[in-house]
Amino acid sequence: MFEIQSRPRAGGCYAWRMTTQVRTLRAAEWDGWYATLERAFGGAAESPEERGLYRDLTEVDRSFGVWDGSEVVGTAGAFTFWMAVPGGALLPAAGVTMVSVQSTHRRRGLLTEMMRHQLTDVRRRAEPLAVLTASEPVIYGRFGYGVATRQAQLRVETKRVALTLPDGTDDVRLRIVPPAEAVAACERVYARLVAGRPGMLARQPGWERLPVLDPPGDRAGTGELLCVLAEVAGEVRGYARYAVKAEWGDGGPDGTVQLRDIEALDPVVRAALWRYLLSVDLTSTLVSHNRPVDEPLLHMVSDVRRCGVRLREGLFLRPVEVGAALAGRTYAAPVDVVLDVRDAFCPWNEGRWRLSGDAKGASCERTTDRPDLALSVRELGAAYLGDTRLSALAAAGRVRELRPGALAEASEAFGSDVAPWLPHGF
Ligand SMILES: CC(=O)SCCNC(=O)CCNC(=O)[C@H](O)C(C)(C)COP(=O)(O)OP(=O)(O)OC[C@H]1O[C@@H](n2cnc3c(N)ncnc32)[C@H](O)[C@@H]1OP(=O)(O)O
Repeated sequence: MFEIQSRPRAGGCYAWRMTTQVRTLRAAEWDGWYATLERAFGGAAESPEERGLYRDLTEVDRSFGVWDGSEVVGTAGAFTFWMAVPGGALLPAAGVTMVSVQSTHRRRGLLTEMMRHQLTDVRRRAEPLAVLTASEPVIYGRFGYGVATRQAQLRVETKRVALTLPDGTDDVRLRIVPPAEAVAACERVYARLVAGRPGMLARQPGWERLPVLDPPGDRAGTGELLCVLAEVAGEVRGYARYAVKAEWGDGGPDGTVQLRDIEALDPVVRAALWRYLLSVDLTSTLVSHNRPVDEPLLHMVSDVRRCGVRLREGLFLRPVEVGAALAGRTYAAPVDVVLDVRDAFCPWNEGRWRLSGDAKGASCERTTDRPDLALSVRELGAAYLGDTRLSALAAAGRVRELRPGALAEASEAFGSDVAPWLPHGF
């Protein structure tokens, strides 16, 4: 527990001095604490089902708040995750979440204090990474978070694309099953995919409820969630979960398939699922808010312009312990560079690190050798999973090459053949 004495900085709206206290949440305080969070997001109460899920998933000992007297005016928490990194290892990662500051207390430094408190705790827990998805991208760069994954949003005009299908697509059997009954089968497929895609999270107990959450009050005119299982020789090898919004235009049926998720263990199963989703009767559009940027569908369609692809940032990542984070992944090409890292917010990371590694493993140790590249921890976070290239950051002036050749070497080594991706929010 600690106290913050604060008054508004230039441009602040409120004149009083305040003494606030940051401390760990007590389980009995959850309702009031969560209501503060909901208010900061506009006050629309979540459905009882969603609220109940997040109540169950809250790790109380990792959740904390800022109290001004008896009033909660700030919230933040973290989930204990294991995240796939390049090479297939799963590293401990703090999933930062539920961040808010009440509007009466905004822009007085409370978020900054909560972030400091949290990153100190993450370090104490020996988690090398902190990750989050942001309500606004502008918030977290100052705390050392970089954009580590992107996600593709699709709006496919399903009547205007044809698919090229691999041999064997017709051998896949599709079955519609109530989503709740199919959870175990879907989770077995999901678990087999995690290590192969950086950014995916090994499912922790309780999180399997999230992809099948379907509160009737949140459907907004859409039908119930459906699950289609894809089987080959009796084995479930893929699935898709979606709902249909039936709509009628002047020209007839004009419904939309709202895709929640699709996962497959091989191309044939994937093709069968996509063919199914793109040909649901009485629909002409398929919408997905979150697909990887290397989504195979984009290589199966006859006309990619009809897929309405838009990109946005996905996961933000911050190396909390630079040495452990960089040593915890493998590298696409041999690399031996000295990184001069700036990290004003977590000064224990500041300084020079020698990173040596290849596709088999890596080490990252303190050094006094001459630096080859200079960058801040935010750029390291952006490049860490292999999506953002160090060379692109250098072109933007955010990475400086101090030894000729070091940038190309490190940029190639940090890359990932599979696009890093976070399939769901948290
Ligand atoms: C992982 C998640 O949970 S994401 C969810 C984040 N929460 C929300 O979006 C809910 C609505 N917003 C809020 O609750 C608050 O505005 C917060 C949490 C975003 C910011 O809290 P504050 O206590 O006002 O932030 P704080 O005073 O510490 O600001 C630190 C710096 O960040 C800047 N900043 C903070 N939020 C924003 C923002 N939304 N846009 C632009 N700049 C911002 C401040 O101006 C300040 O800059 P300075 O150091 O140059 O003066």
